Amino acid sequence: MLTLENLSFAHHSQTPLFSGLNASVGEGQVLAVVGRNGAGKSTLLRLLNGLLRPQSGHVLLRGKAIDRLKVHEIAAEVGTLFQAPEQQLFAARLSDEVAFGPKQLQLSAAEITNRVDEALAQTFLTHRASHHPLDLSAAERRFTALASILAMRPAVLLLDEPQRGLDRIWTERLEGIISKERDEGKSIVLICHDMNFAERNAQSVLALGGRQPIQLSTEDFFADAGLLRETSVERPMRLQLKSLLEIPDQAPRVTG
Ligand SMILES: Nc1ncnc2c1ncn2[C@@H]1O[C@H](COP(=O)(O)OP(=O)(O)OP(=O)(O)O)[C@@H](O)[C@H]1O
Repeated sequence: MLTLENLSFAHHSQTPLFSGLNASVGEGQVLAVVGRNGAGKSTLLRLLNGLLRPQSGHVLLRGKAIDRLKVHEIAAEVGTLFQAPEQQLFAARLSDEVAFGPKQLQLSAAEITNRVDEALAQTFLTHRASHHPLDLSAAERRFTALASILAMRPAVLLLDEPQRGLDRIWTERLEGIISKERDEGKSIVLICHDMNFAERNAQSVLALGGRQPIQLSTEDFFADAGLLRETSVERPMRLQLKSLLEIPDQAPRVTG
């Protein structure tokens, strides 16, 4: 679905943030992009949705270079939840906010209503439909931005730190949405500093900020202590505990 081929990028004339970056995320898969602050995760997200162009290499969507697509074609296929989603909100009513994208697709009024209702239900916001987005809690605002994206029914979801600052209930709701979208065949790219969240939700990891960008299965990535050190990433708590419990008992045996 989404393929990154030998991608290189530098902001202005700075040294390249990354080069020779190869990765892919297929239908029904979640890719977590991890790495220290400043490693280039959010920059990569902007390359994936066509806001930035690579110095060399390609981002391919269904095999087609994304920079050959028109803005409305990208918007229909790729939904982006940015780090500060409240900056994405502008309508006075939550339902209008969520309807904005589908209206640009020139769907029938019935289809727009259907999509808005479904997206609001999926994000637990039906009872908030007539509220002003800025009157909502931070979690509800983030889910409003998510609902706006889901209502477009894009094939690719790019989520920049979607779990940041959410409590347990909203985190579980978010994980439910990610898992449902994945099961429906969406390709999901998740930028994430929370390795527990990444390990629970992603099948593969793209690590930035090390000697070379590298994509591995989630299991292989978190098993590679050298790579975790190199990219300043912590092993998820579940795997730390698992290793501890598997340590053989080194206590001297008492004999006689
Ligand atoms: N528009 C820009 N112009 C110049 N440099 C930029 C621009 N945007 C980001 N940078 C720089 O590029 C580097 C990567 O930034 P980016 O935000 O992509 O990293 P990140 O991995 O997402 O960081 P964090 O985890 O802190 O969000 C940083 O050094 C940043 O200062």
